[in-house]
Amino acid sequence: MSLGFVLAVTFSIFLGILTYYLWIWTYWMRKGVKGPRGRPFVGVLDVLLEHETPGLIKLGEWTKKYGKVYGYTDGTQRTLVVADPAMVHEIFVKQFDNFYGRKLNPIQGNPEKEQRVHLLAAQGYRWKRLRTISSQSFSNASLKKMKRTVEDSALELLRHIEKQTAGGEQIDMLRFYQEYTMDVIGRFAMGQTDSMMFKNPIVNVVREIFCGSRKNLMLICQVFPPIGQFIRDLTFKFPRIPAFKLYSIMQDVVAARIAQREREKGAESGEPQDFIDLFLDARSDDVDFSAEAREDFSKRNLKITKELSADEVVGQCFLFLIGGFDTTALSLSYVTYLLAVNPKIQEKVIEEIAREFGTSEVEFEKLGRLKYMDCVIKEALRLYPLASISNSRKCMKTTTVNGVKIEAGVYVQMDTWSLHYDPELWGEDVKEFKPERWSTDEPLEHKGAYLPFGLGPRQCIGMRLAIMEQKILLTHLLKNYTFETGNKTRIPLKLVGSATTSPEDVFVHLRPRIW
Ligand code: HEM
Repeated sequence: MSLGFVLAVTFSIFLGILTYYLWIWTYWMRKGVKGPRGRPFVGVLDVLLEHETPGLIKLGEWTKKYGKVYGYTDGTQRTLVVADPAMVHEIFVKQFDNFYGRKLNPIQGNPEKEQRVHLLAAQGYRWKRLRTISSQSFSNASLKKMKRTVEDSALELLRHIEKQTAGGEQIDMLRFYQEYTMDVIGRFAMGQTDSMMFKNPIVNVVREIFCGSRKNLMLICQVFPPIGQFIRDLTFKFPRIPAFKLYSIMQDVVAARIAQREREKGAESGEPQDFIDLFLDARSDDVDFSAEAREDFSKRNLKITKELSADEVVGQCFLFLIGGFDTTALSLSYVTYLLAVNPKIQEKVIEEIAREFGTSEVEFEKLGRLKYMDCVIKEALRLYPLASISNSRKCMKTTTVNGVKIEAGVYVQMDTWSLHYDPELWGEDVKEFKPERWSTDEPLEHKGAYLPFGLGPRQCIGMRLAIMEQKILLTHLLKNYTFETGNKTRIPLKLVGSATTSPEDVFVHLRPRIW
């Protein structure tokens, strides 16, 4: 082989790669769609991954500049940003059949091929099977059973708070809430039998997943997807990255439970004790998912099996642990901050708790009566839609949405922060914390305007558990304490994060109350 030939081949490959990246980068320019361009190869990805200035808030600045629909490229992905509620509703609900995939980073694996895929990443019929099986975990009957464990963790947290605040110190409630949500989800998804609050080493592993900046890793994986896949395969073998470390811990936990169930085979099988049991009950060694991810939803009569592969059992437990830890702790932190800086609203919540529960037990059936607390949680999530990164879809079939043509393969990212802060949708007092705006029973005028838990068939599956956890803990906390700002409380909060949007800390005083 001559040197000339080798050079010609090398040059052709280089030219091919360059053309591909330029084709991606110029995609929206060629379509005549406005938007920030960034730089070739990366597009605006580096800006979006900035931990110190959350990318999802950055979208709002671009929405102001380019309008409610615009496009950008991030690595090899072409993304259309939407802040128009009618279009959001069309994509999430009416045209779900054309938008049933989600936007993923290549390090999360290829949802069409990956064996370890979980509900958040899955698409097509595979998603439908995983969703059908997982939904049982959050039925009314399951939540009612979970309530006792949730309350046990809430009371344990109160004991820790009592000790830590005895000297009148301000405490960072975000850290305390993370211990609480980890304790709850650890008991449902990790086989933990008792409270491990403030002594669970896994909290730090999970914290690292959310709190650390993963900018460089994500940048490399999204700009060069084959490298993302390579790192994924490698780290499953040598788990160094926190998410993979946790996955490997979860594998051991599930393997231990399988062994325990084998040992106890023959004994009367009781009801599932937690998510692991529930998923293992659906386990089957011959689940064939090879074509499932690519199936669209037009074949309505396709039968859905209710079986999971062993990898999928681990994947679901892992996802529930991740999903259940950070989001709920953040939501509690934002509520706490907003109540501390709005004492009159806090007083109303306390009055409602006194009226509904007094000194009596916090019963599951009565949680629904805490209507004002519901409004407070909803309004906090309007002002701080902490998980808006998940409000994305992949266009699976070229279609037109409200006059905008969207081609198969394009991703759609909803600009949740702009929707939640749009004065045309919420009124001129949009920046105010006003729980009363939720006190009407009327449905929202603009159906796609409010997305703290997403919308449509892929809406957050853990929403009811998240709300129950918050209501139980807030009830116990506000029966005993009042949240007050102190010299360490940051007003306004400093927000960070590239996955979820988090306050850096939420220091408050907890003043003991005499009931
Ligand atoms: C305040 C707490 C929470 C917030 C704000 C939140 C937010 C969200 C959002 C915005 C989505 C995307 C929905 C969509 O694409 O339409 C989502 C999906 C999801 N969430 Fe949550 N979440 C919370 C708590 C939880 C909990 C406690 C769990 C589980 C224990 C959980 C598990 C999931 C799962 C599995 C999905 C993917 C659903 C699917 O694709 O079918 N989340 N969540």
